[in-house]
Amino acid sequence: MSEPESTEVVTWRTDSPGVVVVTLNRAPANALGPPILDGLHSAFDAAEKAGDVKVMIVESALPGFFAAGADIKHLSAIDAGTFLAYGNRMRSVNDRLAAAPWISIAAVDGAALGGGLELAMGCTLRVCGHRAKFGLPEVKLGLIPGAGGTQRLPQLVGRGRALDIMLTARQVPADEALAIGLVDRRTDGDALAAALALAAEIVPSSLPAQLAVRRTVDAAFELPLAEGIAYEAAQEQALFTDGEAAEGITAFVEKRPPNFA
Ligand SMILES: CCCCCCCCCCCCC[C@H](O)CC(=O)SCCNC(=O)CCNC(=O)[C@H](O)C(C)(C)COP(=O)(O)OP(=O)(O)OC[C@H]1O[C@@H](n2cnc3c(N)ncnc32)[C@H](O)[C@@H]1OP(=O)(O)O
Repeated sequence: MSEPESTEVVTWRTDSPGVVVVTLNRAPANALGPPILDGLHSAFDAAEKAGDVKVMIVESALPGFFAAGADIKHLSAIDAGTFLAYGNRMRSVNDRLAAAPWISIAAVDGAALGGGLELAMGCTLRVCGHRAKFGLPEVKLGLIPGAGGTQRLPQLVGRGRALDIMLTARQVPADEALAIGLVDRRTDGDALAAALALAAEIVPSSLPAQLAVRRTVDAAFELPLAEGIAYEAAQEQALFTDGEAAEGITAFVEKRPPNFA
């Protein structure tokens, strides 16, 4: 992914070896209609084709907005079949991010509401600036967070806080988002810069091992404890026999940085 590439409202570029920045730019609020959904899938296709992406950062070019959710203006003009089709498209974006063969970071400097927060929660990690605000206000529209929000928010902040946020449709400011675990890093500066700094902490380690960590953490929410520990053990064994552990262990003994793929 060396040269900047783009669709109508989503661009992507390689910032540094292994680090890709995907930028949303659909005025006025990055409403998640078909142009952005299709653009995100195109960016994922390009990253998979490149085969060298270790961290993908998703950010916004629009001041004050990360993404304001599904395109409400379109919602009033579509039938149930179209609603389902585009809901599936939105869910597929978040599910693809959550299982992608790279670590993803949402860099949020503005409003991440509804589907916008669901997009950020599809990412592995979240970084925000002090102006960021988060929420799942769908009940104000007579809807529910339908792109993974009711499933992923409780995993991040717990059942009670998730219900508080969704039932009140309130906005969560940056400081509270950090305090409750909705975001992983908060900065007084630029969210993208903070996300790039986090990416620089991630890139030197083994991506296969990091993806295995993400899989086993996700399994902890799906499996009984004993089965989860067995799954973790199987992941560990596979990394030891077929992964990059030999290089990591040898590098430590030889007192040099590991040279992972
Ligand atoms: C065929 C196409 C189909 C596309 C639809 C697909 C539907 C699939 C649904 C199934 C899956 C569900 C997924 C998800 O859970 C559902 C949702 O996300 S519902 C939406 C939730 N989001 C919101 O409710 C936020 C709405 N926005 C706001 O509350 C405010 O705009 C704000 C973000 C708090 C900012 O407020 P202000 O600073 O005052 O700015 P404005 O309100 O004036 O907004 C500026 C400008 O942007 C437009 N805009 C804002 N949000 C949206 C939006 N979500 N969709 C469309 N347009 C939006 C706003 O209208 C203003 O535009 P202008 O009037 O200036 O033209």
